[in-house]
Amino acid sequence: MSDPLRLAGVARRYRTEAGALEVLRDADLTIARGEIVALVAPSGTGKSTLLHLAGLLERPDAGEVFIAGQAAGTLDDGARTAIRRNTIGFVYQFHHLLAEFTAVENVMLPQMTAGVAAGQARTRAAELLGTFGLAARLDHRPGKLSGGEQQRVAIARALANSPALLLADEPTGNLDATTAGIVFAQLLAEARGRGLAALIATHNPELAARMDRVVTLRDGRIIPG
Ligand SMILES: Nc1ncnc2c1ncn2[C@@H]1O[C@H](COP(=O)(O)OP(=O)(O)OP(=O)(O)O)[C@@H](O)[C@H]1O
Repeated sequence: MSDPLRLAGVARRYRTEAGALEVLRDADLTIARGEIVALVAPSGTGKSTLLHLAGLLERPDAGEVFIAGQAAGTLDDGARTAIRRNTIGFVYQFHHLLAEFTAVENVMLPQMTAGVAAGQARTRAAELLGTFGLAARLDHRPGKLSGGEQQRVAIARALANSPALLLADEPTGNLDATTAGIVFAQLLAEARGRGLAALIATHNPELAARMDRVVTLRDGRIIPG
């Protein structure tokens, strides 16, 4: 089976007032099924850029991103969106839940966008939220949930379409250390239980040490951390 994520010779540069900024150059990374990789690098070195490229939110200036063996560069935006929706789960530092929708509705939405019927989506969303200890919070809006609970809903949402690849940018970076440790352990347990491949950016060395492998960014390249 193909690796869930492979970056081959990826480059990304931005045009700034000070001239071209080459954030990534010749970046290579392969993440095998079931492998959970920490991305630990100083601020501004390109972690978010790398996650955006891996998540098909941006296109590289050179090189190729393969998702489950499929070269994404040749695909049009519609096909890329379909891969993003069906194969990739995203978790961000700030949960980005929709404030007007309840917890269960937030987890139903990506499923319904992917064509799942409402009843089935609700059942699965409730199950997932139950896994994260939120069975009693299904009908709460995000504003009524604690930070840790909000982030658990965001993780459940990322898993809603059974992705093969999980991408996370400081998924517990907005939580206090104790809550971060608990939520992160749940995230890791779920990812491992499902055999997901994951790339998780964190500034926290303790969290990074719990993953299978650490990579960092230096001079626009991905190297062992
Ligand atoms: N759209 C853009 N246009 C111009 N420059 C950008 C753009 N996006 C990012 N950059 C620059 O590219 C560099 C890498 O940014 P990126 O957000 O990937 O870093 P990061 O490692 O995720 O940082 P942090 O840990 O602070 O979130 C930074 O210098 C940033 O200012």
